[in-house]
Amino acid sequence: MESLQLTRGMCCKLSMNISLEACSFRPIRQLGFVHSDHLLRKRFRKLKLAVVRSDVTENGGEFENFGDDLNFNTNSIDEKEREEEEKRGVLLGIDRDESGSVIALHLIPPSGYYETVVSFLFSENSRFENNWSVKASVKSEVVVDKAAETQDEDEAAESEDKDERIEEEKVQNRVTYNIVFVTAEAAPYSKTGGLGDVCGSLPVVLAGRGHRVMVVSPRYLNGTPADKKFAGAFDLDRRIKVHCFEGEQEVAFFHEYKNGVDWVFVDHPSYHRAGNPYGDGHGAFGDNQFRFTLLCHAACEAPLVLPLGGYTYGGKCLFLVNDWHAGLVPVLLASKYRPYGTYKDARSILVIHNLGHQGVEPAVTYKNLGLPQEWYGALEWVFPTWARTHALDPGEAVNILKGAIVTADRILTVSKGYAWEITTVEGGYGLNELLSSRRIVLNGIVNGIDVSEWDPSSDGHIVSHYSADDLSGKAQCKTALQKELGLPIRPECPLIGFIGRLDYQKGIDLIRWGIPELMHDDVQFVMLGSGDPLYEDWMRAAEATYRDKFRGWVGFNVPISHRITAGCDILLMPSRYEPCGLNQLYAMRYGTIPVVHATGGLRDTVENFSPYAGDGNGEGTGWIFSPLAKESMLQALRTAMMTYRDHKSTWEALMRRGMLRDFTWETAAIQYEQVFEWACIDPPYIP
Ligand SMILES: Nc1ncnc2c1ncn2[C@@H]1O[C@H](COP(=O)(O)OP(=O)(O)O[C@H]2O[C@H](CO)[C@@H](O)[C@H](O)[C@H]2O)[C@@H](O)[C@H]1O
Repeated sequence: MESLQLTRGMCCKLSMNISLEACSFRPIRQLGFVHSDHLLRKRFRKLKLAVVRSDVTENGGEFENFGDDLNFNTNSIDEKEREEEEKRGVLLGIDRDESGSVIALHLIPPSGYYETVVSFLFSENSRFENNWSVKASVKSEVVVDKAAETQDEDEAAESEDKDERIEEEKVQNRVTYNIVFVTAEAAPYSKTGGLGDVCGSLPVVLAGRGHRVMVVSPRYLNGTPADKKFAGAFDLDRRIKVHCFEGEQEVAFFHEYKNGVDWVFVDHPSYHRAGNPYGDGHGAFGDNQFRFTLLCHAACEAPLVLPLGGYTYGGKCLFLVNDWHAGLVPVLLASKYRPYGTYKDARSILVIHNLGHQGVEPAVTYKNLGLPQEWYGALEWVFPTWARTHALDPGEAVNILKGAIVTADRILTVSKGYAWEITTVEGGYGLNELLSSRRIVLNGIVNGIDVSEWDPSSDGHIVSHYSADDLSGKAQCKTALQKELGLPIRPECPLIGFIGRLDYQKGIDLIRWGIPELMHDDVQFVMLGSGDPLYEDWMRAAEATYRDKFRGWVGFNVPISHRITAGCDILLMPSRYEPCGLNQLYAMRYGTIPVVHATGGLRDTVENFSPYAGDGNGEGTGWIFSPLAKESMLQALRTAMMTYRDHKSTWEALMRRGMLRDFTWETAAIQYEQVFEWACIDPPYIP
């Protein structure tokens, strides 16, 4: 990938083919060039930019100039001149793909001119046959005005220049992509768990790194105040017809541009009902296959039909397909679009947040999915004999996640440990062999967290702020939490917390078995969660039994989750399996010590405490127990409680080490970009 760098004293000329299918022009608001202001201040002496085109095929032909040369001096820039430049525009760099085609122009467009060029190219493209390309030549010339090289440039200015240059090179050397997240939830619009967190924050970070990012998810309206979250999204007035379930469904698109991201909400009456995205008090919705089939079809159309910020994303994009709900996207790309020449340059990456849910339905439902009949094999799934309901049950089903595994270009999970676990019989949920067969394109990247939302030094949900430098506020958070929960206010008593979905995955049964024994100790315990009614009832009953020690908060409540994270001393996560886990990351950032089962992302992110390591000062950020048994969980908790009571300085060191860990999304985003690059280097898995 080449990129054009404008540096002082450099003079270069470029001439290239721009294949419009492969061309991703970005309006400046979507470039994420936060440094545009200082880039404009750079002392480019003269910049010349011209764009010409010709209606010829790739075999060659004359160039026909349609654009005016833009010449301007940027010497001795003052505010007025800078404003002038903004009007005229600056070409910052060019990205090409491996074949040399331009895939992105990094430019600060001249106001008006930019629209003229781009809308011209796009309107021409729509008039031409698919195999036409518009040829363009971009000349860029930087001429040093020697006279302006004054002697009195001091060292400070030079070093400032150097910093700017490094920063500019960093921006320009980065390859940017058109990224389309497809997800059943994205915070703050919708969230039932970690999927919502990830799809609410990773897109923003990627957009900040210069990518053009769209997130496609349903517009859930459930008749509660939560509906207001969608108030900023407006109807794009683009309707499409989706052919599925033996009929035709009309879906609409709503859009909000926020934090550099195009949030696109697919609208259909089936998303408007009481409950959460997947179900209500009676269990999972019976038509989830239908609802998420609509989402996938709509997500495939969105980059082609939605003029976001004036321009569609086009056919060259990267789909980030999250969990089974989005799993039909790679199947649709392979079966419905590529055979007709669309999305030939697109790639899809399946991100597995939870293999425990695969979107499995009876085989007869295949005809509902809007896929060609001959693609049945991609989704075909046969239950093992032991899992069938009766002797005559052939166990035939369709499995949407399986379809995604066999058609996506690459596969990601949310930690390295989990990437390995899903290739084993124990962790593979029946898909381990398939996943093993794709091991070469399977990677794990640990999730980051939104460090601005989860920051104990500024969190709006907690009573007192604190940081690794000054931990005093944490004690006040604990007191406030005990008060809020109606527990005895006892700073010396260890307070243990649990936050999460009340699900088999989370090891709630272990807590349930362990509580009667644990309640003999001098301890307080608070649980926040909703899900399985069996566990909800048990939490209520435990609260009634252990009035002075136990609180079970049934429900989904984000402010309370922040207050528990800040106010507790210990956070317990006895998950049976945990692809990444976010609560242990939040806990460490808030100086709350995690006690976790040794699995998946928990093992990858929590470092087991070792009191004598690190020159005798101790190392580690929490306790990791194994095997998954009540006894080992209780033993780890008791060691943690003893350390809390009897070794204050050791405890503080544990807190600080956790608080100073880097869990930002930036680290994860860089690794995601590496995977994007690999995805684009390889040809499509299903051409
Ligand atoms: N009752 C409640 N009230 C308020 N907030 C609540 C809550 N119950 C849960 N939450 C919040 O939901 C999120 C849960 O995230 P997790 O990563 O722990 O689990 P989840 O299993 O949903 O996610 C799956 O996807 C994520 C993202 O990849 C993986 O980390 C994880 O391992 C995988 O199982 C946290 O932000 C938590 O605070």
